[in-house]
Amino acid sequence: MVSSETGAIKGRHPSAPSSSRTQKDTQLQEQNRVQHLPYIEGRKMIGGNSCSILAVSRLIPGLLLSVLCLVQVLSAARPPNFVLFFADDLGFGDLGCYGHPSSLTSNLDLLAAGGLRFTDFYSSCSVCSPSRAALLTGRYQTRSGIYPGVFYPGSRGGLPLSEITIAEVLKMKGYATAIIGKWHLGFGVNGSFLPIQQGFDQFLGVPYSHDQGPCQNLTCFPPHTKCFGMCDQGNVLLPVFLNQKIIQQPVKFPDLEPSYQEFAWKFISNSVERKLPFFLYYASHHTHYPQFASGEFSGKSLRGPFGDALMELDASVGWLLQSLRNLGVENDTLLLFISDNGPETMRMSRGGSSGLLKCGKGTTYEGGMRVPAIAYWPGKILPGVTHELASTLDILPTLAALSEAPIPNVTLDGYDLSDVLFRGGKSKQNVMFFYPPSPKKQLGVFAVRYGKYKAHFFTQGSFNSETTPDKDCHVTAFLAYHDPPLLFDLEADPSENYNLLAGGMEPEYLQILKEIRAEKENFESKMVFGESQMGKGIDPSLEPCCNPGCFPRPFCCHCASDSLQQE
Ligand SMILES: O=[N+]([O-])c1ccc(OS(=O)(=O)O)cc1
Ligand SMILES: [Ca+2]
Repeated sequence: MVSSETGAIKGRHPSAPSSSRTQKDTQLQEQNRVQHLPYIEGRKMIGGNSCSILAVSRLIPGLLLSVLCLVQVLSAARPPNFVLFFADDLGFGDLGCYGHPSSLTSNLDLLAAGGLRFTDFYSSCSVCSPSRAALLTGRYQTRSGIYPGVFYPGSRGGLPLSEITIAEVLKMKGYATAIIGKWHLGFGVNGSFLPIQQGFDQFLGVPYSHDQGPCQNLTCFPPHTKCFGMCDQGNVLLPVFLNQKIIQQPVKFPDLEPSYQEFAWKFISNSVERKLPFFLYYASHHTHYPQFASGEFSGKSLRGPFGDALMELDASVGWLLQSLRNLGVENDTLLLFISDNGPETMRMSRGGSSGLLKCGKGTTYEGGMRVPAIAYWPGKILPGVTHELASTLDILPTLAALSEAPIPNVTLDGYDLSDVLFRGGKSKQNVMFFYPPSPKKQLGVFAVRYGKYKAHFFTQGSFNSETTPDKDCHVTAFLAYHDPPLLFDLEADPSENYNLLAGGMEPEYLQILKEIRAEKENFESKMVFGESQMGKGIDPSLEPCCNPGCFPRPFCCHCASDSLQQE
């Protein structure tokens, strides 16, 4: 039961197992046993230790055995740490290192200069919940049923507990796991869909999007600048959770990021102290509407409130990097920075920019789906820029490979990016499928990226992409079927301006189209849509309230204590 928290809350111990994981843990362990791989139960290594096998064999003299064991211990690389920073509604064109002329993002620009910057990295959806589901499971959101649209505070559904997340995969290798910020994968009855049920030892953040509560009376920028706009009037005041309990309702936006940093520091330093590899999923609220920032960044940017929020996001990345450095684990940590979907251009100067890409959030044009992405790991990743095709679907397979964790025994849609990250190699994927936020099995995918080409079989505008000069982006651009599809060469025409088939079908393009259709048919014939979680509907009584049973809801859900203190 979610209840009011009046006193200090002790965070869960980072290595404490979650009882709800038992079934999935068993599945992964069983799978691992079959593959005769070593697996970790708690912190104890079982099997796979050649040193003990050699010792048992009694064939090798003592001194030689010691040397062999020492060599093995020294060469057995500790699993790397992972920090996955996920920005919200940050467009392809919003960072300095992606060409924005006035954004102040020096930390991210430095990260890109010292790491690998992707030019062709995609999110699996142009809105939040499906995008996050795919990131955490390595599977298209249609499989897990995260459609249509996004979760609401009173949604009955959530990311099914049967889905295996990155956090659960890494728990199998003894990782400490934590999520900070925006979850947006369901709350459910008594918080049954919270991150703690999906492999995360700790959670500090908001269970949904921070505009999904009445925000106009809240302060977004200190000392007293009210939040801009109306947000969602009928919902409870926005809660902040520590693990499964509300510690603040309504949220105090300007305090949020400093408290997230305090939490991150405790989590990382505790993991380092305990010699546990760690996975920190930092799901930032920035730069989603309504923008907010702490005093340090208020009024400091050249882009107004959006720029201030972006500056705070950028500073958080810099702060994380410095923390890893200070704790001596920078060289043992892969830091990933990705955005969840394209910019909400309807917010005009308070929304992001997709740069030269077409449209933004809510659409399957490039501006909705292609996102900034940077991978940083000094000594491991050679600095540079890659044009290889990659996506959020690849993160789970990549982290599983790097940690040598067992891959879940389910259909995965992504690939291990190690060759791209560490060896300047090719991506294992040549194709990316684009579902709209409200996919339908009978319509199939809206667009297909195939090498440098992209074919649109359906197009549709979105209210999120309003106010752009291009009318194709607007909500009035109704669903349109294209036969033949619109075909673009994204290398020559990233803005999707010039349909290659406009003047007829040249043989070269006929062949490309044939290959694209074959890929699409093959993919769609195998795609199994999971039961729609959004289809389970909304029950306002499920909205998280720190004052259960209070009246009149939703506004009585106001905590007696409003401290973000974590212990
Ligand atoms: O419908 N909403 O309430 C809604 C939709 C999208 C949204 O943005 S997203 O980044 O969370 O997809 C926030 C709220
Ligand atoms: Ca988003």
